[in-house]
Amino acid sequence: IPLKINETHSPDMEANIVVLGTESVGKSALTVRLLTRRFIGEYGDIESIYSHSFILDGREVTLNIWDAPYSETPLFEKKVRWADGYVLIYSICDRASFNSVSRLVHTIKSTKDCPGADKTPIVIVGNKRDLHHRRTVLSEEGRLLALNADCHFYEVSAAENYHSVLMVFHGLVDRMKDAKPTAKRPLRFKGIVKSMSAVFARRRTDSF
Ligand SMILES: Nc1nc2c(ncn2[C@@H]2O[C@H](COP(=O)(O)OP(=O)(O)OP(=O)(O)O)[C@@H](O)[C@H]2O)c(=O)[nH]1
Repeated sequence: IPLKINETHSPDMEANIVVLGTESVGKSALTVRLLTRRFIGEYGDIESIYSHSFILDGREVTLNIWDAPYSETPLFEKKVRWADGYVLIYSICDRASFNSVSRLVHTIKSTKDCPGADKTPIVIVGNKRDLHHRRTVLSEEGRLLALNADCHFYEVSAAENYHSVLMVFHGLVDRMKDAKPTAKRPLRFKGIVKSMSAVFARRRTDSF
């Protein structure tokens, strides 16, 4: 079932999250880990908005998560208008992906015609922590970038660990709760649930 419309139930909090980063840093792995607690290895070129609900501090939170390839095209501005929060992800083994996150922070904060974009909460994530023997970006560099940009910072392994991935999204929700309301009016995708079965069906097909 690719789409399910749920119009009867409203969560206590609903927010749009855009996951951004260069190719192969683990955007899909991180998103799928949050949604299914699983790591499936290969994800293909899926661009999707997934809806995920959980209870945090006694309140039901629904996140609409846009797993998006990197681009600075007009679609990028659409994402900025839609987003209530960002997960910017790089691989600790890929210096270029780290540099890209650094540029992204600046691009997001300076996007024109979008009031409040500079205040939208951002979490910076260094992924593939399990590949520490191939590390080219120090933890301190990630931490410093986040500190200078007033963002949260996490190092995770989507491959090895569910809990650290969960902390990324909990951290972002905390920041969004504290963020002052702005004039920004994001598009709503309220209640749309994209089934993960597409991801798993694809994998089964690939293995033949
Ligand atoms: N060792 C390790 N591999 C990972 C980790 N996260 C993702 N990968 C691998 O990195 C590759 C890319 O992961 P994806 O999740 O497809 O990356 P992506 O950023 O969505 O890639 P694009 O959609 O091509 O932009 C895959 O082979 C994953 O199995 C991790 O934490 N550790």
